[in-house]
This record gives sequence, C-alpha cells and structure tokens, in this order.
Amino acid sequence: MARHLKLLVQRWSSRVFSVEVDGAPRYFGIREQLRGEPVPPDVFSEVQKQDRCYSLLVCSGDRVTGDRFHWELRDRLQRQLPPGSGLRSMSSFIPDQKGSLLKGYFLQSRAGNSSLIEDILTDLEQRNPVLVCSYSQSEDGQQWTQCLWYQSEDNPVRFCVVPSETPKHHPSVLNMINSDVFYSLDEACDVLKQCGDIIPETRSVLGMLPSSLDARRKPDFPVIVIEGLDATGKTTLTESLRDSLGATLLRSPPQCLSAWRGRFDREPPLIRRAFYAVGNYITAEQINQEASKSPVIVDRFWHSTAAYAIATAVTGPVSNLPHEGAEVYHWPGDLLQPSLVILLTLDPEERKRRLRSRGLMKTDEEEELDHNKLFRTRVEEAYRRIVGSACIALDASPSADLVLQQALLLIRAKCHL
Ligand SMILES: Nc1ncnc2c1ncn2[C@@H]1O[C@H](COP(=O)(O)OP(=O)(O)OP(=O)(O)O)[C@@H](O)[C@H]1O
Ligand SMILES: Nc1ccn([C@@H]2O[C@H](COP(=O)(O)O)[C@@H](O)[C@H]2O)c(=O)n1
Repeated sequence: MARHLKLLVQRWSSRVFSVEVDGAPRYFGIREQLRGEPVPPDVFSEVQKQDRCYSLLVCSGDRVTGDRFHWELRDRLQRQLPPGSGLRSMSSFIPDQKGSLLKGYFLQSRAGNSSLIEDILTDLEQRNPVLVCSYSQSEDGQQWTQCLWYQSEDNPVRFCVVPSETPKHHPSVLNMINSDVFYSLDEACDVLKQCGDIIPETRSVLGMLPSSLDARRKPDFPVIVIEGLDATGKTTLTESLRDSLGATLLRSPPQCLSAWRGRFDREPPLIRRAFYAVGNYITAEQINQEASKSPVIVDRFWHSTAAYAIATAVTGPVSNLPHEGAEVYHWPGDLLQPSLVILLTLDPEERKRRLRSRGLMKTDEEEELDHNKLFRTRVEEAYRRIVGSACIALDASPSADLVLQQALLLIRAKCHL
C-alpha cells in the first residue's frame, strides 16, 4: 500500500493541471512540499475565502467510454450543481508526453453548498471512471492544497498547489492524433467499431465502405476540392464549376451518409471526427470511380475534417495551434490526394451577411464560428497549415460570376484543363 501510494504521488506530482478561464488555459502544478514563498496560481485568484474548489478528471481505460462520459458529464453537472456554482473545462497532462491528457472539469462551490456538491461528487466517483480532488485554502489565504477525494478522510495525501510555466504545447495537442484527427481509415474504423453497441447506426456507416481502397491510383481526370468556412460560397461555386467543366460534383460527407450525420454530430469529438474521417474515404472511392470519366469537383474533403477538429480541440489564440509543420497537418498516407484544393476566403462581416440572407439552421460549430472570432481564425489558420495537398486561397468576396472566373483560371493553370 505504501509503495502504491509512493508511486501514485510520484506520477501525480509530475502532472500539470490546466483550467480554462475566459477561453484560455491557465496552468498550475502540484508539489509534495513547498519550496520558497507560496504564490497562489491565477486559477484561484477570484475564489472567495469561503468557496470550495474541486476537480474531476476522467480516467477510463476505454477511450470511447471515457470520451462519452466526459461529454455527458458537463450536462449532468450543469443540471445537478446548485445555482452560483462555477464549472470550467479542465485537463491534466505530463508535459511533452503524448497520450497523457486526462480531460475533466473544475468546480467552484459557493459557501453553504459544499455538502450538496460533496454528495454529488461521492456518488460520481463511486459509479464512474473519474478521479476527484478537492482544494482548500490556508488560513492566511496564501496557499492552496490539493487532496485526492477518495483519501480525504483518513491519511490524506496533500499536495501544495504551485504556479506552472505555460507548456510548449497546448495540452490538447498531446492527444490529437487518432483522437481528433485520424491518420488512417483503420484507426477511424476502430473507433466506430467500438461504438457498435451504443450507436447501432455505426454498422450502417461502416457498411458503406468499399471492400478495398487504393490511395495510389492516379485519377485520369483532375480532382478539384473547394474548401472554406460555411457561407463562403462553396455550394454556389461547386455547382457552377460542375456546369462549366462538365464535371461530376461530389461532397464529403457523401450523400449516402446524410441520414446518420445528425446522429454523429451529437456525439463527442472522438466519435464525431471518426465519422467524418470515414466519410472522406467513402467519397474518395466515389472520386476514383467518377474521375475515370470526367473532372470531379468536391465540396469539402480532408481539410474540413482536420481543420475544424484541430481548431476545436485547442482553445485560445492561434498561437495555441500545433506549430506549422507539425505531424497533425500532414495528409493521411492512405487517402486520395486531389489535384487542387481551393480555399474560399471571405471577410467575416460579408460572411455573416450571406449567412443571414440564407437564413438556414446552423450546427453548433457554425454558431461558434459566428460568435467566437478566435475559433474562426484558428480554423482558417489550420486550413492554411495543412500540407501534402496544400490549399490555394481565393478571395470569395466578388460576385459569384467573378469568383467562378477566378476559380476557372486557377484550375486551368494548375490542372491543365
Ligand atoms: N460570390 C457571391 N456573392 C454574393 N453572394 C454569394 C456569393 N456566393 C454565394 N453567395 C450567397 O451566399 C450564401 C451562401 O452561399 P453557399 O450556400 O454557396 O455557401 P457554402 O459555403 O456552400 O455554405 P455551407 O458550407 O454552409 O453550405 C447563399 O445565399 C449564396 O447565394
Ligand atoms: N469533410 C468534412 C465535412 C464537414 N465536416 C464537419 O461538418 C461541419 C461543416 O459542414 P457543413 O456541411 O455545415 O458546411 C464542420 O463543423 C466540420 O466539422 C467535416 O469534419 N469533414
């Protein structure tokens, strides 16, 4: 037991904890003993003397179960917590160690609510793969300590909370590959297969995959992908290109998955991104078939899947994105590469005007694009950083006809059409 505790203490104190405050991560570490003067980390700076704080970190060995639990936990906590409680996203990780990220929440309870919150936490920890910690403040208000919840009654191990340097990588970057961005069809299929019992629709989705895929097959005719944020004019341009070039128009996710798309949009990122990744491979097979007969125009493809996933996984400014050239921006080796990818760019105000005049329903991510300027700039920057089939930006603000003419010039120059 003593050895087990020692190991736990060693492992736990090598971790950094990150709490989202105003859309950006704030970091703190823990130490067995304090060296030097205590400096309360800014995460706790707004906590009142009588308030209590808690963290919940999901630590399931099965990532599908863990991600679904983490996803549902926010709603559950929002329903159960007494009014006035604070709830923030939180994570814990070992700097630079891939796969070390644990996701969770940080709670702040107002004086008088502690016993209700503690009942909720005890029940949660007993029934679920979650590790709860409580935080208490010293009498002089200068020092916070962290205590593992399940040990808090007898022989508790108390850690001193200390400020931590901002790590080189945003914590989400550590778990991004094959969790937010899938690098092979097999990896994406593995996730969907694990969901078979909880989401029966996955069997139908997997049933749409062709029996074999050949990413190295060179299409006879050019394959041109049109990318961009919503309402930048992709539908308008792809339809005009189809007519002007006598091309076949495809999209990703493909038509055959539309019945299940809404279902997967309600799932946590791991499952949702696996669905869109698989969609790209189904579209790739359709491209292979059609590009032997005519040019093919594709409305969204891999860039959309990767850029939205990366930009959602990290928070804060563009500088929090994985650095330019990082592995996460590479084109997957087993996915067909288009001949040309055009990225439609548009001034945010004009994009909003077009959205309003179209007046259609928006997904959560589209809502987010409207309200969160940082998210929008992260998506656009992630689009630009993707290599392997890099995109060429095209200003989509002129009239639809002028944008078409510009796109045709690009296609003729790059694809010799
Ligand atoms: N060049 C243009 N100038 C002015 N309006 C445009 C132009 N291109 C498209 N629009 C209009 O802007 C709106 C959005 O265009 P469109 O549906 O083609 O965008 P989209 O990128 O396909 O959107 P989404 O990704 O959400 O499907 C539509 O009402 C369309 O008629
Ligand atoms: N290949 C794709 C296509 C789309 N997505 C995701 O869908 C959302 C945008 O699609 P619209 O049809 O509304 O334009 C966006 O949130 C992407 O996450 C994708 O991942 N891969």
